[in-house]
Amino acid sequence: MPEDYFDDYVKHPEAGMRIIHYPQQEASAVDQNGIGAHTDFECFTIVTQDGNDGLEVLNKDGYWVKAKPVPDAFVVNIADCFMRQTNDFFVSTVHRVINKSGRERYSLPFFFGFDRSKRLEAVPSCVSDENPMKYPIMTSGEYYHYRATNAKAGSS
Ligand SMILES: O=C(O)CCC(=O)C(=O)O
Ligand SMILES: [Fe+2]
Repeated sequence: MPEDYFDDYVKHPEAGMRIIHYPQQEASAVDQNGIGAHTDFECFTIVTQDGNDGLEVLNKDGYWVKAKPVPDAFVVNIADCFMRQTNDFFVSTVHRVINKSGRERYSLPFFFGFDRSKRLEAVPSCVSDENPMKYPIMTSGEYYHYRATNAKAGSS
């Protein structure tokens, strides 16, 4: 696959950042409002977190694993548009946030996605007879609309 394959997809990319404050929690982990299990919508998300853990990712065995803060490092999550584009070669990271740190927590997720006018269509090298195309072709904007109108609580 040519290394400039995705250049056209990111001429006018979607990019957004949130600053999230998780107050110190008195409530138990089950009663508190964090962020419920979800996958992010765009291509990938780069998360900066302070020193207080809370972010957890679901591993392939179905266990929640802490994404412990590492000084000067980012967490990178694969998100849904990239999963569709690679026909599940890369799978979105299911994640959630529960602030059990006993302190307030800040995080800054940066969401990076394709131009909304571009068609989400699996790259040819990710499709074969054994691994046929899994997702209907639609533009990133159509998919965004679909997700926004079918939003489940906690989806990003
Ligand atoms: O706070 C975090 O570490 C992650 C936030 C998150 O998953 C999101 O905003 O989609
Ligand atoms: Fe997220």
